[in-house]
Amino acid sequence: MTTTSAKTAAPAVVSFENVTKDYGQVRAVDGLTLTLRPGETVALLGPNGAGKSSTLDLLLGLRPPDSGSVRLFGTTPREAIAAGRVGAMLQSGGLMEGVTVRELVTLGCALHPKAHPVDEVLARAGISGIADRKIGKLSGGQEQRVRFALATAGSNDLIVLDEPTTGMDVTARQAFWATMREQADQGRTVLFATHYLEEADAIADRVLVLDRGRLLADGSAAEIKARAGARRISFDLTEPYDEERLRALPHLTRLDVRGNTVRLQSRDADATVHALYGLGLYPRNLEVAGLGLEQAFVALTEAGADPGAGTGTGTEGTGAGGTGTDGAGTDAVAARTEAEEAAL
Ligand SMILES: Nc1ncnc2c1ncn2[C@@H]1O[C@H](COP(=O)(O)OP(=O)(O)OP(=O)(O)O)[C@@H](O)[C@H]1O
Repeated sequence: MTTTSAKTAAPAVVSFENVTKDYGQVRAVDGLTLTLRPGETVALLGPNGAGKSSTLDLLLGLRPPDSGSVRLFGTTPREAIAAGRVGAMLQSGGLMEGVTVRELVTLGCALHPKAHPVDEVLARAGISGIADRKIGKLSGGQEQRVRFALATAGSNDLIVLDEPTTGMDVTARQAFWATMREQADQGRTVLFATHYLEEADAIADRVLVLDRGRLLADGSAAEIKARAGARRISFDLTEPYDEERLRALPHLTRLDVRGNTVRLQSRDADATVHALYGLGLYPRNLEVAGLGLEQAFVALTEAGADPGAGTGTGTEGTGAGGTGTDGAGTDAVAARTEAEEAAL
């Protein structure tokens, strides 16, 4: 990976200028402005329907924007792809079922202006052992590996991946990301959409959070976590307590009580802990920690989804397009879903 200053000085690999895309009444991409630079590994996050796939479709020229401009390497997506500068691995689009893995990868290499040797491509994707198998007989994870092979059939300056590791086992995932790291280390830009936040945290040096077609946050994983503003507090209570009084603790954004164990999120952990002692309680095994990327993501997208609801996850500060809210947050505590509980 290149240094931040080198990236800033380098010409844009991807440039979106105020791009909008509508599907009938649905605005899938809403005034998106974005620049990606050489050597960046960028994760594109967002809840279902946030506009991630639409953004990648626009980037690859698969659909035209309704307004704004999309440029790759200073040219149109079509020209950049024809010049062999872009490799892509998308969710959609079936593979030819009647041919073997080797035949399909050979075709992919033949079509690439700067192709790698077929055996090298097969080996990198971990599919040499199934090279003679028909595509129609592959498992879902094996098909993903073939898509990966096709995306890396030649030397590309930009690699675009839409949920690339879905269906891959642990070994395949690790091998996949090791290869992507190598690609980024060689100065290539890697852009991937994912729902696996741990992958974004571990792999990406830049994280983009999309919500309803807009850029909600743009920064390193550490910046995104800090931007969500809250901290996690957990402790055990051995004496009887009143859950309603816990719910009324100041600066609370989430509360999860399971037996004696209490987990909460607070915008001011010091004040919350102080008030906890003020209730005459003696928390045991008290731990205070920053949010993980997953919790930060939930907090940010919740705030973006309902700016009036006041989840209390202030988002003022870094990044673009913040929709910070600063409400009391107790309604949001009561209204949280099971999935969000899991993120606590
Ligand atoms: N071809 C289409 N026709 C009509 N609406 C569409 C079309 N493609 C996407 N949409 C809508 O545009 C919005 C954005 O969809 P998109 O697939 O880009 O989201 P996403 O972030 O990739 O979602 P997911 O995480 O579920 O894959 C959604 O509301 C979706 O229903």
